[in-house]
Amino acid sequence: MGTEVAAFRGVGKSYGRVRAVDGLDLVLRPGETVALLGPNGAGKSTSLDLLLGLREPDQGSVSLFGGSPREAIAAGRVGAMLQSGGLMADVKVRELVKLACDVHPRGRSVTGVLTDAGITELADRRVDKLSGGQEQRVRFALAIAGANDLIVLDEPTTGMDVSVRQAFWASMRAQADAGRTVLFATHYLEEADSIADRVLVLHRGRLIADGSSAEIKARAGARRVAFELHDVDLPPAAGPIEEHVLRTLPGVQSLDVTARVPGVRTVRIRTADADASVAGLYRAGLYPRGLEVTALGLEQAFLAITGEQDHQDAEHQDTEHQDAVKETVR
Ligand SMILES: Nc1ncnc2c1ncn2[C@@H]1O[C@H](COP(=O)(O)OP(=O)(O)OP(=O)(O)O)[C@@H](O)[C@H]1O
Repeated sequence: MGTEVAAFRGVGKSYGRVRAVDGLDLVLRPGETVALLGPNGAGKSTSLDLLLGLREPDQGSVSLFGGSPREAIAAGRVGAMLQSGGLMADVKVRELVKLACDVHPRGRSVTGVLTDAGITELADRRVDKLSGGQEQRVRFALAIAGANDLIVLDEPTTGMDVSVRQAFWASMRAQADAGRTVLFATHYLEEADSIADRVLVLHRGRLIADGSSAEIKARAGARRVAFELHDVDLPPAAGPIEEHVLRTLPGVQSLDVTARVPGVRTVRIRTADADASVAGLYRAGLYPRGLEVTALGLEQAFLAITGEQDHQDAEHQDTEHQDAVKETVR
C-alpha cells in the first residue's frame, strides 16, 4: 500500500434518495496531477468530501496514505481548497497565511507560501476587501501552507480571470513538480487537458472514464470530418438521397449539414472510423472539397462519453420498465 496516496474501494454515498457516489473504485498514486470532471451533480464535491473525511461513506472505504483521512489530515499530509466556507474577515492576508502555517503540523515559511501562491503583493490587504479571484488565490495559499503530500482543489479557478488563472496554474504546477499529488475538480475542460496527466470522468456518481487526456479522447473514438459539397460537382439526382448517403457512411455517429452560400453545403460528420467514412464518400461518387479530419477535443470527447452513458442508462431503464410491465402482466 506504500505507493497509494488515496484509495476508494467500493464507495457509495447517498443523500436520502439521491445516490451521489455509486460504487467508486479508484487509486491515486504519488506525483500524479489528476483532474476530476463530470456534469453538475455528478458527485465530484461529494467524492472530495469523502476523501477528506468530511463525510463518511455508506458503503466501502476511503483511505489516505494507507490510513484514515482524519489521520492523514492530522499528520499534515493533505491540503485542501474547497468551494464552501468563508475566509476569516478582520485580518490581513499575511496574518491569515501565518496562522495557517503556524497551525499546520508541517508548516512552511509565510514568505515562501505567499510567493508560491503569487500573492506577495496582496499580503497587506484585508481579506474581506479582496476580489473573488484574489480570494481564490488566498484559499490556494492556505492549501499549500504546509508541506502537504496531497493537494485537493474543488473548482479552484472559479471567479478567476484568464491571466490570474494562468498564473494560478503555474503555481499549482510548481507544487506538482515538487512531487506533490494534486487532485482537482473542474468544469474547465481545457484546464484538465493541459494540466492533468490523468483525467477521471464521473457521471451520476460512477467513474465512467479514467486515463490520460489523449486516452479519453481516443476512448471517445470519434473524429470530426468536415468538407464542402458544391452542387456543381454533384450528379443531378443528388439531394435528400445524398443526405441519406452521408448518414449511412461507415462509422458515422452524427451529421450536420449547413447551406450558408447558395450551391455550397458545409458538412460536418462525427465518425468512429474517419478512414472508412472518407473512403465511403468517394465510393458514393461524392466530391468533398476542403476535406479536414481532426481529433475531437477533450470537451467533445467528454460530451460524447457522458452522452453515450446517458443513452445506455436510458436504455437500461427502458428494459427495466418493460421487465416490470411483463412481471405485472404475468
Ligand atoms: N448536502 C446535500 N444534501 C442533499 N443532496 C446533496 C447534498 N450535497 C450534494 N447533494 C446531491 O448529490 C449529488 C452530487 O452532488 P455533488 O455536489 O457531489 O456533485 P458535483 O459533481 O460536485 O456537482 P457540481 O459540478 O454542480 O458542483 C447531486 O444530485 C446533489 O444535488
